[in-house]
Amino acid sequence: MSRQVPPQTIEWIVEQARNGHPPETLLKPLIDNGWDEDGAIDAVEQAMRGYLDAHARDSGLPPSVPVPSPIELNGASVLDAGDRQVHVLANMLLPRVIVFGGLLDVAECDELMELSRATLKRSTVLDAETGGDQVHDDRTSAGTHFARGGNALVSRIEARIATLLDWPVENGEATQILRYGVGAQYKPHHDYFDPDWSGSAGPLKRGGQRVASLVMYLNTPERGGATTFPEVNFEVAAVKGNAVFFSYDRPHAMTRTLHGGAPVLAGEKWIATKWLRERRHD
Ligand SMILES: O=C(O)CCC(=O)C(=O)O
Ligand SMILES: [Fe+2]
Repeated sequence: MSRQVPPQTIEWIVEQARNGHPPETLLKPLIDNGWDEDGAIDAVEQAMRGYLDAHARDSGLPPSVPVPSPIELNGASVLDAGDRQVHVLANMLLPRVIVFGGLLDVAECDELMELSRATLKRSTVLDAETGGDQVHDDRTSAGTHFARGGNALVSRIEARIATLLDWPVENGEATQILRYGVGAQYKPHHDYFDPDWSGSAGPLKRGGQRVASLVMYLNTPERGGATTFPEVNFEVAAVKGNAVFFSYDRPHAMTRTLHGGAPVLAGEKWIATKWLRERRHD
């Protein structure tokens, strides 16, 4: 449990930060005043979070919430995902995007495609008003999904993702499999549920907001099919076994997580998408 930080200490920290002192320079004065190091770090974090949340509220923004993130990312090229070592190929702070190499092996990708082939059907998007599923020109893939823990392979991958991203398995939605043929695409969109849409209320009751997405590439399309982040002119090439992760700490465009699946120009593109919620998703 974090220690109660006296209001005058909070005020002092916020005042220092507003005057341009970086938060880490505030630790020493606190320690000199009898705080232990962990307590001082916690006090600075609490004060800054409170200040930023109040500022967000005043600006009409939804509050920021914790999001999944690999522990010990600091410059690491390889991360331990429990049963596998995963490479970090790219790492961006705004939007928060990480490209992983070798999250899945070739046999896992092939098995996911094989298990899905028979049950693929045209993908849908959420209807903004009713919250129902709607076939739409913005999303022309075919898809299916595997319930959490639905088979041994899916459970193994879920456990790997939970370790890699330090986020409970229970907060994950079903794993969604998509196949895009030539010309198929997913036009730029956000993955969070827009709080202003009445259709978001239903999905939000189960586990709260989506806070992160992990798009795993199950094959390498011949041409096209990158995952694009048009606001920042960034695209991730679809390469079998790799994955792109992005998180959004509030359901707002300021996260810059607008993204899409570019049209497949030759061959086909298969992905497995895992969306992660704030809380347990049942
Ligand atoms: O196809 C892609 O690369 C992106 C997929 C996507 O945005 C999603 O599944 O939410
Ligand atoms: Fe998406």
